[in-house]
Amino acid sequence: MKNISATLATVWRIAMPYFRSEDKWAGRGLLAAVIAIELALVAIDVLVNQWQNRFYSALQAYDLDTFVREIWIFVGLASAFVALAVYQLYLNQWLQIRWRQWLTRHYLGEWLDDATHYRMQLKGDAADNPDQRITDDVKTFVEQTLSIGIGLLSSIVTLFSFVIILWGLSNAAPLRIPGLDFAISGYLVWGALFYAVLGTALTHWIGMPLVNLNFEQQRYEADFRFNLVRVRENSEQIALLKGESAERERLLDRFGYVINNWYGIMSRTKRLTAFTASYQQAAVIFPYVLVAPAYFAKKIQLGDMMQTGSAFSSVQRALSFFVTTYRQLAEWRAVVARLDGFEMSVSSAANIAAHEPTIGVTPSTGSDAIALEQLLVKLPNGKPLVAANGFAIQHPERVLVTGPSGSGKSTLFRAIAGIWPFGTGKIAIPGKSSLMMLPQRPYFPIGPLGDAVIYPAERGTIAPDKIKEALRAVGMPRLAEQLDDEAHWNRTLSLGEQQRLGVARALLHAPDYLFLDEATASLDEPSEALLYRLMEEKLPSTTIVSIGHRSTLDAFHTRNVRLVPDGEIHVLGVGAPVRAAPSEAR
Ligand SMILES: Nc1ncnc2c1ncn2[C@@H]1O[C@H](COP(=O)(O)OP(=O)(O)OP(=O)(O)O)[C@@H](O)[C@H]1O
Repeated sequence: MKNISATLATVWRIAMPYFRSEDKWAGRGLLAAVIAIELALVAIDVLVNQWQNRFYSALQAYDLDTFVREIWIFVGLASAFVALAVYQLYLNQWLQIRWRQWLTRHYLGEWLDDATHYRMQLKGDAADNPDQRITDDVKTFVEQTLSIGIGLLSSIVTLFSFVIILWGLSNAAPLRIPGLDFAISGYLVWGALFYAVLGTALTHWIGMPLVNLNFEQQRYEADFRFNLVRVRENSEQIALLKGESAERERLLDRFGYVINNWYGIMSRTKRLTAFTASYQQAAVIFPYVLVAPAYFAKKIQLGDMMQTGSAFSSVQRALSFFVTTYRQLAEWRAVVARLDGFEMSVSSAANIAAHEPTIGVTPSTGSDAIALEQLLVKLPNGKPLVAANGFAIQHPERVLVTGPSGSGKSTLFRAIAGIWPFGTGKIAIPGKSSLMMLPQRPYFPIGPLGDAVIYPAERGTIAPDKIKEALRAVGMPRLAEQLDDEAHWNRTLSLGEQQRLGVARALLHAPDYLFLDEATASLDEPSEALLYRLMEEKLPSTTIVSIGHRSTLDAFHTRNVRLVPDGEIHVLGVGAPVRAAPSEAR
């Protein structure tokens, strides 16, 4: 019970924001229409039930006129039913897509906002495969919530409408048990109630493990898909290393989990279906068995009997809502749990500073230097990695950061970029200044080359002529003529070419601070020198901070800073100038 109320509270928390959002009037209007039609459908059911009594009574009485009239009444009722059912489905689907659209935008916003997606990955917490949660889980949540919610409402209204009918019918011929001198009034209602409660309890008992099995199934399917995507993304490496058979083993291993869990679902579903199918079949004859004594004692007509059968089955169907939707409920609960986990993981990554001390990256005024104060960068597991205190990067100097592999140079850059929360201390960044990080492997979105180069700027914000000029300047004149060509650039260009495009991106954005993390390491030394000279010439007022292992890079920097070991960590030393700063040189 506690579990059910917790699930319902979670559903409320996930579902409500849409109905309070900017799209609330459309959402509420569509929901109201869908509910109104559902109520109208129940009303038609009640009318059809009463019609059955008249129709079968007319049959029993060989009354042709009534028979023909009732046929026409049925045609009217059936036509109204069809029209309402069609529009209910249509409006329901319309509501689904609007709701899903809003929820997807909302989750995308939260996930992508302020590097939350990266922090979630760093924290490695419970929300596996966010892609699946934003696609399949959101879709299933919207579909199932509407279907279950409307189904439940329909069951409640049906129950009340038909209980009244059933009560009246059973009181017309109360059940008399031989030997007892009192009649059980409303016995059909009690019969239906007993039947449904017993069915619900047994269904829950048999089907309970399905909730967890469904949760796991979705996780294993998503894991398998994610691993396939990784193979596709790294197919060149795999082909070069001839890793296909290792991949096949690994993928089949993952798929093994999907299969094993599926067998669990199959066996559970088999038992559940055996029970629910028997239950539903028995429900067909159960009411006739109950009213048979009254009928054969000629206390009721065939019409009453048929109406009773149909009313009983409506009541029993309404009461057995949980029995018939159990599988759907199990899937729905799994999806609710997954979306809940996703929301919690997003908010814990977004509010990481609220739970633990983090590195404070703050805008500074009155200084145009980046200053590191009492900084201690840590690993996600809390182990200290790099320390820096009283260290400043002046504007516009050129700093080369060196140090042993794994000493934490890239992580220090991540901390300065504000995406690495683990650690303590302060990083002051001059307010309103722009920072750009160029990694060794720049990211290019799939699409037109022009858009990929200027990323993350949007199309149209930088003139094509400027992009072409930058591409020529970095030694890629051929690509300058292909700005509109679409490709997966990270796959089709060599790493050296990608690094040239990275530098073109930096030239086009002209940030105040440019951090190059081995961003030219795949080029030969003359090409690297050419790109550094180009940056010196085109970005005279940009502070450049590079990580690099080549001594030839010294020539393009004014200061060399080393990460030196100090016990278990590395400390950022205040390096000596290697040559004059650009402003002094001019
Ligand atoms: N997300 C992460 N989770 C756990 N450990 C990490 C993570 N990112 C980096 N590390 C660890 O932090 C250490 C420093 O990594 P970093 O990439 O900053 O080193 P680096 O000095 O740039 O190395 P290199 O010169 O080889 O590029 C490494 O031991 C690495 O394994």
